Amino acid sequence: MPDHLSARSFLGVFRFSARALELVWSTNRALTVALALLTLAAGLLPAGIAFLGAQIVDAVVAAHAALAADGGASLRWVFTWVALEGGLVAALAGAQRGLSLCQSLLRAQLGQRINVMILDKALTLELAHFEDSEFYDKLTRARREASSRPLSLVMRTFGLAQHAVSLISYGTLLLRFSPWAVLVLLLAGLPAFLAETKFSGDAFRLFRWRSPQTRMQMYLETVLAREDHAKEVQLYGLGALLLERYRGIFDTLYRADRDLTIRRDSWGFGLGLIGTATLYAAYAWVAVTTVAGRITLGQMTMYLMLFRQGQAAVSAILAAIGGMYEDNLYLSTLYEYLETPVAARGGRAQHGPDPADGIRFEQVGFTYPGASAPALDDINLHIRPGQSLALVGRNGSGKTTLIKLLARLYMPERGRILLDGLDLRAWDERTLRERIGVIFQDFARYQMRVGENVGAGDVRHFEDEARWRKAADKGLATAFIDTLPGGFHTQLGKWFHDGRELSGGQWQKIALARAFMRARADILVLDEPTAAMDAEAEAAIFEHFRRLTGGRIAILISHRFSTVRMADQIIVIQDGRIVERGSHTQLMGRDGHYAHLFSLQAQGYR
Ligand SMILES: Nc1ncnc2c1ncn2[C@@H]1O[C@H](COP(=O)(O)OP(=O)(O)OP(=O)(O)O)[C@@H](O)[C@H]1O
Repeated sequence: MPDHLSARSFLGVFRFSARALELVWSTNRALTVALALLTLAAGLLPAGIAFLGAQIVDAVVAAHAALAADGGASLRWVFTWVALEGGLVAALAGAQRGLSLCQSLLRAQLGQRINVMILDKALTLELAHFEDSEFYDKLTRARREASSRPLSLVMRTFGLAQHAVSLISYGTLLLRFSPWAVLVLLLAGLPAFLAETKFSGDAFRLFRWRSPQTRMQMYLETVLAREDHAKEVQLYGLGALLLERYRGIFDTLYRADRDLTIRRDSWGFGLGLIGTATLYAAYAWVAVTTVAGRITLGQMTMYLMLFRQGQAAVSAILAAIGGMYEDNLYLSTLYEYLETPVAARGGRAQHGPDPADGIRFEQVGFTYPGASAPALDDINLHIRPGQSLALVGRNGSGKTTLIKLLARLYMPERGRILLDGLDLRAWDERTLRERIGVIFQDFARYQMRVGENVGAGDVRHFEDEARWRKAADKGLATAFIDTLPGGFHTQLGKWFHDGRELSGGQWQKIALARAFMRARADILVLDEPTAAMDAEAEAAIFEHFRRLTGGRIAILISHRFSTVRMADQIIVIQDGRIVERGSHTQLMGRDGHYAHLFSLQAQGYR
């Protein structure tokens, strides 16, 4: 846990209470008001009941004395007080039931609201955030714990108010017995409270400390129990090994939890005993006073009850404060996540000064966060509209990174990238995204209908069947889609009933179709789009790709030189730098890296 949290003053940690209340209030005002009123009622009624209890005993004693003195007794008062107390008890039960009803309703609404807030925020984040493990921890913590905390905090605040009202009313009645009694009542619970606060802080630190392990646990659950991993887990017999690791993590976490729970409960019990001892000392005091005849039997019953309930109220108040402290700590993770600064999303430009200029990289360099060496260094290139560019290079040479920079998923660290003569940073994000259609190697396979998987390429036409078909034609996907039982409406993926699985090449055709959904995109980027396709399909795709590119820019990453050679311009990247460039013929003439790689592959085909 960072120092700034541990060093905060005790009161400072209550800083989220007002925000939690605001959150609950804005989620449902009527329920919040009902909750407040019921809390007040539930706070006041117990003192009333104790007071009536004393009246009953005294009325009984008086009636009994009257009976002994003159043989006649009126039970009118006894019955009145009994009936009144019965009424108050019923009202208290109603108030408590109402409280729990309001709580359940609010809990559901608030949980949903906070989850939406968390997901909404996730939409504004940059790719780099998701790749940063520390940040990912924040997200996991927020999702796991924080959604129930605001209501809990508010309930505890209300609970605190309720018990405080009770305590004040008990105190008022007890004052008639002795002001010291009130003081004893208040002080008896303090030690238990201090212990509770300390352990709440410890529990939170534990929770924070073990975030990475909890994340690993969740990940192992996914690997062990999800269909997309099942194949490998079975073939390689990974199951037992991973389960063992899963158990190991649990054991470590459990040990820490157990130790804390044992310490928390032992201290709680020991310090709680002080409270009990105080309570019984007070009982003896009240009994002695009654025997001495200074208070009536009815008053004795009332004071005993006030002590007992008063002590329960003090404990409840202290526990509520301890709980609030804990809720506040957890909420701090939610707000830490929600307030993660997000860089401004570029400018507002919809056009560049020179549409005929296309794409330019000027001395672009980029290093991934946390990496020691740059993934790209001093990249210069220029592609005009109507031209195609192929990127070749070994695994890890930086090809995909270059595309990510072009798509503005990351910002270059050095140099700049221009589109139509304007720095990418100045472009309006939506306009930019509309102009670029990218399919990455690891494109998403949505467990949705086939058509929606294509439609995902253009949210405005997500449901447009005519466009699905057109795009699928271009991606050469129509032929196999038509053989599926529901055509474009076939559900994909095993998470759902009747979901179909596709072959690797079929998925790639879907992904290509998705890229072609962007009818308005004039920059089309395919990162190894055809690796899983058969040779015939690949040849057809590229023929199509070339015909389609009139006035557009096509960028292609491929390890297949038969397709690479078709590009107007070929760039060879090595360790993040451009080492060769030119057309196929030029590069073959140069007899360098490209020619070497090309002939290696050509030999394989001979
Ligand atoms: N998200 C990331 N965070 C940190 N480093 C990364 C990330 N993605 C890639 N790298 C590193 O950056 C370098 C370039 O990766 P890149 O994905 O651009 O290679 P590539 O040329 O596309 O490789 P391939 O042919 O295998 O697809 C590699 O060394 C890789 O380890």
